[in-house]
Amino acid sequence: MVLITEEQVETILTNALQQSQRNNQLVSYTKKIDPISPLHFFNQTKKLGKSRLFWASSDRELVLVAVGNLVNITPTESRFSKTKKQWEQLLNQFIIHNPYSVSGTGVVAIGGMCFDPKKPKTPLWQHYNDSDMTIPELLLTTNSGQCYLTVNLKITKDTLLEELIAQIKQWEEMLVHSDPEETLEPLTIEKKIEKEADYWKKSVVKATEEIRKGTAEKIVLAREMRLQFNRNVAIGNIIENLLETQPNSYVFAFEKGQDCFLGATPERLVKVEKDLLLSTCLAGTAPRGKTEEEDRNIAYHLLHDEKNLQEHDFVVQMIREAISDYCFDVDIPEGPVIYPLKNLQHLYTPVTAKLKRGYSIFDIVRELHPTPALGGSPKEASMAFIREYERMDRGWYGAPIGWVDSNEHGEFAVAIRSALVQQKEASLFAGCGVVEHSNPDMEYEETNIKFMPMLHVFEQGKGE
Ligand SMILES: C=C(O[C@H]1C=CC=C(C(=O)O)[C@@H]1O)C(=O)O
Repeated sequence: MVLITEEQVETILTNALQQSQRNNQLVSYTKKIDPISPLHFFNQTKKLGKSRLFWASSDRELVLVAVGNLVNITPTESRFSKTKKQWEQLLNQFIIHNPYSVSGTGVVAIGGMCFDPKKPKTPLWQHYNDSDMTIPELLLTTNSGQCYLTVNLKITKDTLLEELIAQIKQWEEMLVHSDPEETLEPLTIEKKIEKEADYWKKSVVKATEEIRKGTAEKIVLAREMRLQFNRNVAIGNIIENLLETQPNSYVFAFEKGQDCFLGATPERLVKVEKDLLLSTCLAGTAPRGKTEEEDRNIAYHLLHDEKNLQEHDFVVQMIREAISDYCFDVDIPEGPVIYPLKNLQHLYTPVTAKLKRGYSIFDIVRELHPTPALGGSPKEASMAFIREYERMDRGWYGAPIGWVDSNEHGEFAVAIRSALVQQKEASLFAGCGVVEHSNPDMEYEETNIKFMPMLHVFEQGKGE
């Protein structure tokens, strides 16, 4: 099922070549293709040797696989406003042939940013920019069971049309063609290193003291666990495991060279479809029960637990205030409900609103990040505490990750329940909200539960 013929592609490219005589020309075309598995596409494109990015929405209706970097938007300061501006400028430079008004098709920028650009970067995250949205060379979009392939190209006056067409043909053939499956071997975790666990507990105590003094009301503290494996992690296999084991979560994987930041986060930051805006308050955590009855009891206690309700309420109040200048018809239910995940359950309050004209998803991301689910309350005081006392480089953990398209659709999630894979090693990250009456041992246990989804997929995982 291809609604754009080879002749049409040739015409599009010929026109772009004419345009490129004065300036380099960006061109994008999208065609509908017979359904193909996004994971198959991800695995097949490995041999191109280009960075790959994977994104699946929490309901799995939308899956994006982006390959290669045509353009990267990487501002180093005022990253939200500059990304918005550069994205709009780039869209104006594209000749776009996309007959579908389907979310996530056509020219799409996908990527993320670091949690706190003011905190010095360590070698751990050296391959990840403070902010990096990629417009890929190839994009596979699966939306509501339909598949679309977008090809993005930069054409210069020296581009040879025949060569370009031959290369596109080669790509397409390679993608539908199935290579024999690579044989993968079981992955074994050889070493688990909990980084500075005692110090972390002390920092929780310090945070509660500061909260009692009135410096802040809530501070989210995170910690890192380093894993060593017997072989290189097979990224496609870990994505597959995440898709299978983590329903209700966004599954993502962002490669940079040999590194890959991946995970399964339940936390939506913001979704925009034209003027409809959705956000999520997610904070307050308990484990799942072993039986249905135990599970219901735990959920009941979570819904009535003052400490967790307080942690949650900081997020609700902040999001309400942060979007108020940019939105109207804001609707936030009175109290939270339970958001069940495989290993734990959260307090959850959905937010819906209408985005005022002239504002984009980047304006909302700028206002929301970090919510008190990842930073604390108030924002500046909690961030100052984290900068001073947290002994780890969060990198992209806890930060906005997502995509935007040229139809003013887009979605960003908060990159929690995640790991930075570096071939035979990985760093896992988990944090929790500290409030006045937090107990360091209990908070430590909570972070242990939050490591579980990632630990589990590595334990069941395969290596190369
Ligand atoms: C900071 C994390 O979770 C946040 C999101 C949901 C619930 C949270 C909590 O109950 O503390 C955290 O705010 C993490 O998973 O690393």
